[in-house]
Amino acid sequence: MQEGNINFHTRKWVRPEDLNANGTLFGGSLLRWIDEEATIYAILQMGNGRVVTKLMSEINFVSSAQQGDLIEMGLRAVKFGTTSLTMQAEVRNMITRSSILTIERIVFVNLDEHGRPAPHGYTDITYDRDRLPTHHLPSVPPVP
Ligand SMILES: CCCCCCCCCCCCCCCC(=O)SCCNC(=O)CCNC(=O)[C@H](O)C(C)(C)COP(=O)(O)OP(=O)(O)OC[C@H]1O[C@@H](n2cnc3c(N)ncnc32)[C@H](O)[C@@H]1OP(=O)(O)O
Repeated sequence: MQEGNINFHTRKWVRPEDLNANGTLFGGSLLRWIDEEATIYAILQMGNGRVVTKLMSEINFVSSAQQGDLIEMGLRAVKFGTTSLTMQAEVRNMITRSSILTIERIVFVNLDEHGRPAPHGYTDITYDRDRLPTHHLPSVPPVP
């Protein structure tokens, strides 16, 4: 994974219900947390609540976490396309900073009110909340 200013925001405490049969952090829990975190990041960057996950590239489970560990999730936008945003993700141990998981590419697509890809109009990262949508969206009918 490319070195750089990845921002670690959300922290989690590994609870008993997050463990697998080996007593280590269940990968499914980790992916659910990352997907949610990445969705919020995509909304903040593309300024639209209507975004979908298009692709997750290879997921590297680098090391495991144990019950009681504190972990943190980091994301960084690496490419602004016309309708898409590509980001990298890393989860690491908050105390030791050792890597737990990396994902090279997560691609989100910005959608219009009909659920079709739409230009988001942005070319660079915002570190503020200036693109945050301010109202709830009506539900979108599925694209035929
Ligand atoms: C009070 C405040 C309220 C605020 C408000 C909050 C609202 C809070 C809402 C929460 C929101 C929850 C959201 C949860 C996130 C899910 O859970 S999403 C669920 C899982 N994902 C899906 O169901 C998506 C299913 N797929 C699709 O619908 C279609 O494939 C898509 C995404 C519409 C794209 O269709 P498509 O025909 O591939 O479109 P196409 O125009 O060819 O490509 C679009 C872009 O994707 C890129 N792309 C396409 N395929 C690939 C690929 N294989 N690899 C890389 N890039 C690709 C293209 O290059 C293009 O990018 P640009 O060059 O324009 O930048």
